[in-house]
Amino acid sequence: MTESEVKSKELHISNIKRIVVKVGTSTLTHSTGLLNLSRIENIVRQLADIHNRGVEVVLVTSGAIGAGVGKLGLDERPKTIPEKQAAAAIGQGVLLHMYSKFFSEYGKITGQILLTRDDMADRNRFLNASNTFTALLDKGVIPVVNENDATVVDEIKFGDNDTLSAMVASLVNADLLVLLTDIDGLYDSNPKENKDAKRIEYVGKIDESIDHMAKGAGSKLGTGGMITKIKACKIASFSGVCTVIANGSEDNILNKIMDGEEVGTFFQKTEETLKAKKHWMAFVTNPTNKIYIDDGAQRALLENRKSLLPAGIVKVDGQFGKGEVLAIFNMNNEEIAHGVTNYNSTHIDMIKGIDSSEIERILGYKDYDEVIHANNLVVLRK
Ligand SMILES: Nc1ncnc2c1ncn2[C@@H]1O[C@H](COP(=O)(O)OP(=O)(O)O)[C@@H](O)[C@H]1O
Ligand SMILES: N[C@@H](CCC(=O)OP(=O)(O)O)C(=O)O
Repeated sequence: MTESEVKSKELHISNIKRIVVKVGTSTLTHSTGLLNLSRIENIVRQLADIHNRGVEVVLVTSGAIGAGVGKLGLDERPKTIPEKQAAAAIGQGVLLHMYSKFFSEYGKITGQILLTRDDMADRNRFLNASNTFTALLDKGVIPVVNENDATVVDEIKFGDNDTLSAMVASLVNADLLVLLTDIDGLYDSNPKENKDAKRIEYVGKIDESIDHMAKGAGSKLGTGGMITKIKACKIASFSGVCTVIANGSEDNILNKIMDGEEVGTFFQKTEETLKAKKHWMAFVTNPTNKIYIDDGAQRALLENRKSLLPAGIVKVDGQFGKGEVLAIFNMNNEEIAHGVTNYNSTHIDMIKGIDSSEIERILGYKDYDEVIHANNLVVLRK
């Protein structure tokens, strides 16, 4: 690490007021798939201690399915979706009971929040969830978050708790996201496959070289491995949150991070962070409705940061109303931006390819020249 990297990390850590800590399945469970109770108790003690320092804490925890398997006395994790969901329904209760028991031993109150991607995709539900977190944190409560595994279906799934935790970190405007896993941080290649792999201490910018280092899960219990963690770091980084990936089984790891010790991998936030609303459009929503635009419009959006006019729209895919978030694709079928539409799908279909001066003649009204205004548009690739 260079001197300036050390300084910028120290400065950030010393000013932390709110952290989100995500504990992965690989940290919470034994290789049998059952819960590692002493590990959980140890992490809770450290979190309570950090809370005592005056730092607000949100815990994002995996382990519902593992806890359900244990309670039911099954030999292995179930394979079918309904059985996994049943295990999660049983296990989530067990998990929360355990957290609230361990936390209350240190005088802390917990509140459970179970989320699906849908809770974040709808702007009102997103703001509502944000208010709930704020109310809990204001009361000194430690929110304990997981995906709502018992009922979630693929379409509205986060799928892995790394992504979920990054979105929660963004939702609560955390200063730091900590991803606790079964390895000491990001290595330049997967240490489970390459014994000479070296740990990266500091990442200033998450570029392609970082993407290439990250590979999938190291155990059959974990979901996504380093790939989903790097994706989570990017989401966090764009919303102004730094991330540390560290080993959940290392002694006193959370206190070490809070003391600025050199552990794990530290990911700096981007200099130019997306404002909350643009961040929501970029990462929190998962738009299923699409519009396709031509090369000229692509240049206007990507290079000149202009609004999207009807003239550049080639095709509409999906049925949607005005005010919804759309995914914008180029003609090579690459997703390039997200944005909030001023017109519904039927009307865009009628005005696509024409000059904005013709909108009123065709639709009988004109609210805007732009189909998507630059202020309501977020570019996903350069
Ligand atoms: N470049 C890398 N550096 C570190 N770990 C990596 C890398 N690429 C892949 N991995 C794997 O990612 C695993 C951690 O992810 P995962 O098993 O999903 O844990 P969790 O349950 O904590 O989310 C590590 O055990 C390791 O095998
Ligand atoms: N929500 C699921 C866990 C999701 C998941 O496996 O995440 P992780 O292993 O932390 O990457 C559960 O509670 O079992």
